[in-house]
Amino acid sequence: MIEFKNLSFHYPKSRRVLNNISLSFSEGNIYGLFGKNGEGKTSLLKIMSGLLFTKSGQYHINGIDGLRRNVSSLQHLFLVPEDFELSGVKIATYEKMNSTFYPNFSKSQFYDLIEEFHLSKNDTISTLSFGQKKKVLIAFGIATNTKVLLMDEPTNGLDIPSKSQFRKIMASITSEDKCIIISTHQVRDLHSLINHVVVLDNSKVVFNESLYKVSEHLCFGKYSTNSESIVYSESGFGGKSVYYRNDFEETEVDLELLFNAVLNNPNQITNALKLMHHE
Ligand SMILES: Nc1ncnc2c1ncn2[C@@H]1O[C@H](COP(=O)(O)OP(=O)(O)OP(=O)(O)O)[C@@H](O)[C@H]1O
Repeated sequence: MIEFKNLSFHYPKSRRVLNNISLSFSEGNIYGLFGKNGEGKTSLLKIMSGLLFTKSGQYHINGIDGLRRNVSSLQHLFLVPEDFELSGVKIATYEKMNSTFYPNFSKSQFYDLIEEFHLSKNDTISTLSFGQKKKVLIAFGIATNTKVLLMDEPTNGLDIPSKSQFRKIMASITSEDKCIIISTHQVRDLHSLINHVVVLDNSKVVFNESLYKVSEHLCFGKYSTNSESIVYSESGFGGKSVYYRNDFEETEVDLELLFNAVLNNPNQITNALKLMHHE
C-alpha cells in the first residue's frame, strides 16, 4: 500500500534526517513507529502526507507517486499531527469545511465520536483544551475513513480514561483494507493495539518486524535460568530480559523492552529472529 525506496531527507542546512530508507506498509496492519527524540518519525509522517517534500528517493501510495501530492493519493490519507493550530470555529463548521476533501467521510461516525469524547458540535475549537482539540482531530481522522491513517503521538494530552477509550475505538476501526501508522513514545498506550513495529535510529530503519513473529520466537520477562538463551537483559530491581522462546512458553511482547533491546544492538534481535526462522 505504501512503499518507500531509497528515501532520503534533510531540512535546509541541517544533517540528514532520513538516509536512504526503503520501507513498506501494508493494509490490515497497525504499525508502531518508534525511535528516540529527533530520529525523524514526524518528518517521515509529514513526507507521507505531503507536508514535507523530498526529491531523493521514491514514495508510492497504492501505486501512485506520493511525492506528486495528487488529490488522488491525498484524499485516501489523513494525518493526526502532534502539533496543530485549529481555527476559532465551531466543531460543526470545522467538519463542514474539511470533510468535503475526503470521499468516504462519515458525518454520523464523526458526531458519534465527538459525543463519545464528551464534546459538542457547538463547541468553539479555540476555547478547547489541548487534549480536547486532539480528540476533535482523532474523531475527524477516524471519520475520514481513509485507507491510510497516520497518527503522531495521538495519546499525548489525553487523560487516563480517554487513553483506554482511544484504544477501544482504534481496535474497533481496524480492517483488512486499512493501514494505520502510529508514532509514539507512549508504548504502553498502544500495547495490544499494534501488530508491527518499525524502529528508526541514526537516520535508518533498524527494526521492522511483525509482533506475531517476535512473540513466536522470543519471550519477555524475568531472567531465564539458562543464560545462553538471553538475547538482551536489563538489570536492576525486577530485572527483565528478552530470551529465546522454548516450546512451552508464550509471553506478551514488552514493547519498551523490545525497543531498548533494538537500540542496544540493532542487529541482535533481527538476527535472533532470522536464526529462529531458519531453524
Ligand atoms: N523545521 C525544522 N527545521 C530544521 N530541522 C528540523 C525541523 N523540524 C525538525 N527538525 C530536525 O529534524 C530531526 C527529526 O525531527 P522529527 O521531528 O522528525 O523527529 P521525531 O523522531 O518525530 O522526534 P520526537 O520524538 O522528539 O517527536 C531533528 O533533529 C530535528 O531537530
